[in-house]
Amino acid sequence: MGKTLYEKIWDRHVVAQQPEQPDILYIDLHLVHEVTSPQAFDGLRQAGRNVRRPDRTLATMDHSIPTLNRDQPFEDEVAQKQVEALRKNCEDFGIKLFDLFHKQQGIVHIIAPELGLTQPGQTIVCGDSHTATHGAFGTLAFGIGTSEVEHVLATQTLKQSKSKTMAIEFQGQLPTGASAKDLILALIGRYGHDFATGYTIEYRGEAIRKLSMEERMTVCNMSIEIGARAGMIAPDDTTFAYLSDKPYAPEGDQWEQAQAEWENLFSDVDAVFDKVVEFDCSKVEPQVTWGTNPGMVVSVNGQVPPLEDLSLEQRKIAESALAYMGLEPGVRIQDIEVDTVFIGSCTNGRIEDLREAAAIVNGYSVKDGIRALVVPGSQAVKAQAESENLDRIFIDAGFEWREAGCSMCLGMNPDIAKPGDRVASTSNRNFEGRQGRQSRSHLVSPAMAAAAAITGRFTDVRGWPLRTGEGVTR
Ligand SMILES: CC(C)[C@H](C(=O)O)[C@@H](O)C(=O)O
Ligand code: SF4
Repeated sequence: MGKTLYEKIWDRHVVAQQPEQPDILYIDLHLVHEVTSPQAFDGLRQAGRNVRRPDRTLATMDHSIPTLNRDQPFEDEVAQKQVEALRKNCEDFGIKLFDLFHKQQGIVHIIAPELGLTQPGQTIVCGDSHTATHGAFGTLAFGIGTSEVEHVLATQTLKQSKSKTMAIEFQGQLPTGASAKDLILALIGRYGHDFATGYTIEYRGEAIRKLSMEERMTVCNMSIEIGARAGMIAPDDTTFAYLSDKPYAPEGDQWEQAQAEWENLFSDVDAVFDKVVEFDCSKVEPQVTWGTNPGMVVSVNGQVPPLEDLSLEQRKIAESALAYMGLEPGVRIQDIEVDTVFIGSCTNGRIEDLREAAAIVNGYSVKDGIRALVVPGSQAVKAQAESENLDRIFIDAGFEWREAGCSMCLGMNPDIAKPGDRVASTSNRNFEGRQGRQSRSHLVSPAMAAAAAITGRFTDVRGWPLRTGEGVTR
């Protein structure tokens, strides 16, 4: 019987196997950030151990850091302590750190791919649930807890039991005007926010093959929002082209050899998945979430679901979500007004996302009274955007242009939405309190967030009158 991509990568990384026990997997790359690592390093110190492979460990600061005035002490003492601890830990244990002012600093899931550290066939872990982002490269990448972070630091291995496998076959083509974010939100909306619990997903099909690496990362990023352990896409020419000029990608003969190996990373035709799901993407429209999990989502031309269509149990959940969101059943999505717009995060903080948003914003102004932030996912994305003058487009329109970090994706740094604020956000979680206590999050694509900043409400970006080149000071 053939093997799935997941099984191929798994089998190549098993270093020890015993009946009835989890396997021990070798980890190729361990990514570290300031929030989930301090206790792990403390544990190492207490045990008198070293980091086994500092050269396969990389740290960055992203979650708790401010995106403004970074040369000043942080207002938040906990955040200050976290970054100081990471600095000391990286120094003591010999780990490369992209510190606050480093030109490669950024969100952990943005920097490893853009540096070419994320490569097909690897195992990648990080104390962070959105690690599946790296699966876009045909990589087995997943989040781990802090005690596992300590284990990987000490041994470069991890105890793991195999998950079940699910193939999601996207059928048809993604229509013009619908983005990768809309695709994944529509999928979650169709099947629910926990339908892949216990599975590793392989995303397949024509629509996936046509996506750029940035778009594939957006899809894989949200795997955890369907409950999946990991999500992956078999590498192809798009993957190889993306990697070919990246600083840490292999070169010359080593590249040839690596690519030859990567070309075998696909699920064999006779491989068997535990579950196969088919999803027709030919009718996907721009999506907007209305509730408090990413599965509570409809088309921008839709409405908040009328409750009578729901089962009793679903109705209770929807009622509580709507009470939190300050919305009534049946309200048209395009009638919902926002007061805050956040463009950024590891879901949509890459250069293509900023280009997509800037194309909408170009020549327009942010509606009066709206607070709008663009936060590049990394300093490299920021520099690239600035070289293309995208920053000017945003700033001229009235957006704030910030330093790289997680920012308003989660209320763990100064970029917090206030109680009652309604945010159009390109991030991946709309849980209660996610962007600040009592704040209300609506997940959308970068283009949809940009349009909402200008009109003040959710607006269908298909048919948006682009003003490229007009009214822009450069
Ligand atoms: C802070 C961190 C542990 C957390 C995660 O694991 O995902 C964060 O990145 C998030 O997106 O909620
Ligand atoms: S950008 Fe958001 S989802 Fe991504 S790692 Fe940071 S907090 Fe988590």
